[in-house]
Amino acid sequence: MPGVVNTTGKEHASQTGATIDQYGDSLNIIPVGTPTRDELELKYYYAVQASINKGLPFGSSHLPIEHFMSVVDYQGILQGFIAGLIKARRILEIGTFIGISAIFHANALKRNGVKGGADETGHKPIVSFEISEEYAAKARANIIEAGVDEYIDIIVGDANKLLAQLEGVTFDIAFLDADKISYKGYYETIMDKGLVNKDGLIIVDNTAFESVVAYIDAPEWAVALHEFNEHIRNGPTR
Ligand SMILES: C[S@@+](CC[C@H](N)C(=O)[O-])C[C@H]1O[C@@H](n2cnc3c(N)ncnc32)[C@H](O)[C@@H]1O
Repeated sequence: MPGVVNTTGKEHASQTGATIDQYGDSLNIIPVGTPTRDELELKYYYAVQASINKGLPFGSSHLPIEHFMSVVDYQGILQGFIAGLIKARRILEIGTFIGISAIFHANALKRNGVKGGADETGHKPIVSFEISEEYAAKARANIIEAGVDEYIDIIVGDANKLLAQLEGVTFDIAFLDADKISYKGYYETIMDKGLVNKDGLIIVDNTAFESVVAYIDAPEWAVALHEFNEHIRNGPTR
């Protein structure tokens, strides 16, 4: 068996090659053999639909067009899984959109035993910045429908300013998923202010952006992404 990742200590294999299953409230990802793409997609889809995000009204790999910017299922599952591995208790998100990644994260925090509601820092376990009031309103509705509104603070405004104002709270994960041109600034502010705890993670979406970053005539935002990648590659570790 090539690899087993099993958060409950139980093992479960299937003839078909891959299984994602739910024991109690924890996620198991058990790759066995080489599954076909269709098998994997179906299993991921049903795993998400049936168990991981009980309140989520849709599977994001089958999203209607208005959900085009959301994480897809496997990314949400992976990020939730990572949040479980590092036992994350607080997550900062830059770019809420309609709340899908935040819902994945909230369910991961729940599985980690994190309680909902604001604590002494005045924040709920997930702080998520969104510049569009319209998207934020849709996110709030989705988050309520998913039953995780006690876990997510959505703050409307420009994340460049909001991040600079954020005080008195630190996070185990920062997920950067907003305007690509600001990634370097977000990263630097997070590091300068010590917003992510030692041994925490900064997860950055779209850093290759379907290879657009490598185009000779790349648009300004893709050039900024490339520069961000170089900055991380060359930058001193802190
Ligand atoms: C890719 S979407 C986020 C998707 C979301 N993380 C998910 O996976 O479900 C990017 C979001 O960032 C927001 N955004 C763009 N620039 C921003 C800024 N300067 N401050 C805050 N949010 C911003 C956009 O309005 C958009 O909703």
